[in-house]
Amino acid sequence: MADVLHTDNLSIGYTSKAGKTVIAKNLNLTLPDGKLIALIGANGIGKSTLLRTITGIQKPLEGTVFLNDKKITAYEPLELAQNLSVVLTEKLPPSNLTVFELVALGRQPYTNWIGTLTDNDVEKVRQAIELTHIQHLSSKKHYEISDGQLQNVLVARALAQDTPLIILDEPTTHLDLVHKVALFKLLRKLTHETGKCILFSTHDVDLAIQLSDEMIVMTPEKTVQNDPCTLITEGTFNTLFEDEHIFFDAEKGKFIIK
Ligand SMILES: Nc1ncnc2c1ncn2[C@@H]1O[C@H](COP(=O)(O)OP(=O)(O)OP(=O)(O)O)[C@@H](O)[C@H]1O
Repeated sequence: MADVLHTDNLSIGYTSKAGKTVIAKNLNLTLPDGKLIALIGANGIGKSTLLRTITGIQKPLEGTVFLNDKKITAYEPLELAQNLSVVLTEKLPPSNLTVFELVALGRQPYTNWIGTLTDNDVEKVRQAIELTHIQHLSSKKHYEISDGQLQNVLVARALAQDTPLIILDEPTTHLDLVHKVALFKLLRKLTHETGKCILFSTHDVDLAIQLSDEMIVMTPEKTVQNDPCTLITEGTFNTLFEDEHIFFDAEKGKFIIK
């Protein structure tokens, strides 16, 4: 199995007049085809910073990100959009778009300059809408739907973009438990059936342990990547939160309140 993305000694963080702030360093991560990978860590640990850096939106402090063995900085915007779809947590710019039109924006890397959709494009948009169960919202304006519904719409847009790698920053934040599980299962099904790799950040650690193939765990000391069972055996989740009120029960595979 090939890796759609890997990092080589990546350091992430911020540069200001006061100097460099390193958020995490020496990251050698691999995102294999066909896997659902959860990125977890406490608030402020650096998950969004990592996602912005590996998608080429933010410059690394050091090291390199390779997408299909080519430096991500060497991609032209159109070629990048055909290989990588990204849903970050930023608000949408004001517009009058319907849900269908918003999902159809995912086809932009493939359409001509006036954005005419071919039958194939319309079919991809329709499939993405059906997979995410948002058919009933299709003709609503995007500002007429709830935050949770919008999250599914943005996932649909990423699916319509039909790229080998999809990166989602906290796609389940506004979803209730039923919709969280449904989205996790959909993402897992997609990775296994289509060979795409999906990396997503989440605070739903228990669900991620149950439903992801691999996890990237960020702690103040280090960032590790492995399958959930190995991470449990290695005691990685005990180091996730420095808090006397909760502990990780390795047998149950979840956090318990003391
Ligand atoms: N533009 C910025 N300039 C400087 N520091 C920043 C900037 N954006 C974020 N940070 C800092 O980088 C660190 C990591 O932030 P980041 O948003 O990546 O964390 P996170 O793990 O995604 O957090 P959360 O789970 O709360 O969303 C934080 O200490 C934050 O204050």
